[in-house]
Amino acid sequence: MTATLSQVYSENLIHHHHIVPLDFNSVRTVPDSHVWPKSDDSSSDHGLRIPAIDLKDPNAVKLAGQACETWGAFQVINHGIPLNLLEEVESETRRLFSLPAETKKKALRKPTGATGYGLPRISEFFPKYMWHEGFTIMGSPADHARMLWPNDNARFCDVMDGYQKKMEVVAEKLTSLILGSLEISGEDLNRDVGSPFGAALQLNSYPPCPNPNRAMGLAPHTDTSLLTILHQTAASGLQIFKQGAGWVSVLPIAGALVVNVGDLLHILSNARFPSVLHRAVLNRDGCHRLSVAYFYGLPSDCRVSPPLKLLNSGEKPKYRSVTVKEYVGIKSKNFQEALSLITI
Ligand SMILES: O=C(O)CCC(=O)C(=O)O
Ligand SMILES: [Fe+2]
Repeated sequence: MTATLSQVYSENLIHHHHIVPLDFNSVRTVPDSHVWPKSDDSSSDHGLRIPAIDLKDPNAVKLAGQACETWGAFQVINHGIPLNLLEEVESETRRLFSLPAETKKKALRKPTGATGYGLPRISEFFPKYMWHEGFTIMGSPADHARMLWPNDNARFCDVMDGYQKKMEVVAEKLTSLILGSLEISGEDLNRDVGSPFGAALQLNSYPPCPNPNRAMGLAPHTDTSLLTILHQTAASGLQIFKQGAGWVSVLPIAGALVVNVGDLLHILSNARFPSVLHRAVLNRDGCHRLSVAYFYGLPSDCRVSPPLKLLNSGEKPKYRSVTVKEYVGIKSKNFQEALSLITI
């Protein structure tokens, strides 16, 4: 039987001190453990913006392909997720992170676990801690939600379940759109019908910081997904790295979702679509910034390699083929070296 994504992540143990977030409400200054060297590239913004694509645009396939190729990311409007659902997700996320630190810790991710409350998984690869707390959901959030709200968790669970169902539909639509631009289809991926497709919902919280210039929200990384679909609140913070331009801010557009290429699509597209390096800097206006990332992947036993149709022209594969499970294991141990470790 195919392992679930949650089982795959459970095999990669994380040390306790890389799981428990700071009690952000209790500190008045940024502790040394959370001070990051000031990077000179943090304000390099050239007014560049990633494209915004209307899913109803007849040219959406071409535009999505171009955006993936040049940016590895785009914003999408007319995606079919109702605005009130995005608002509900946001307000339930805010309700969760507004709980006292002691309550949130009741739903702490286990060292062998993949879901629940805690620091970002990438924390162990950096010498300093991030100004971040997260809550990871794979499937039903009910077990952890009960620990947070013993009698009052139905609304949270309903909203998160409903959102995941709707996001799966949007993710499928976007995947076929993007693959369509390469003239391949979902059937060209080696996924077995019926096996779990490997998705996760990550709620991110960046509490107000006494010195946002010295702390880091979420350090630069690429996502292990095929695609990530992000809902960010009105407060800005997300930046993507563009070769030749540096860090480019992704300014929130009300109701739009941010789509970014993950490592699996990078491999599948034979590096035509770059898995985009991104980070979250802290909001300078003292806002409590939230974001909700839906990571859309492939079943854990699925073999990932560029489909033959893509290599017809004689192009050589750049990566050896790996199963999703194998790649998640390589990424968990080697972080940003993972792609170079499977390069042919
Ligand atoms: O909060 C953001 O804008 C980025 C979140 C992100 O990159 C992630 O959850 O992987
Ligand atoms: Fe990310």
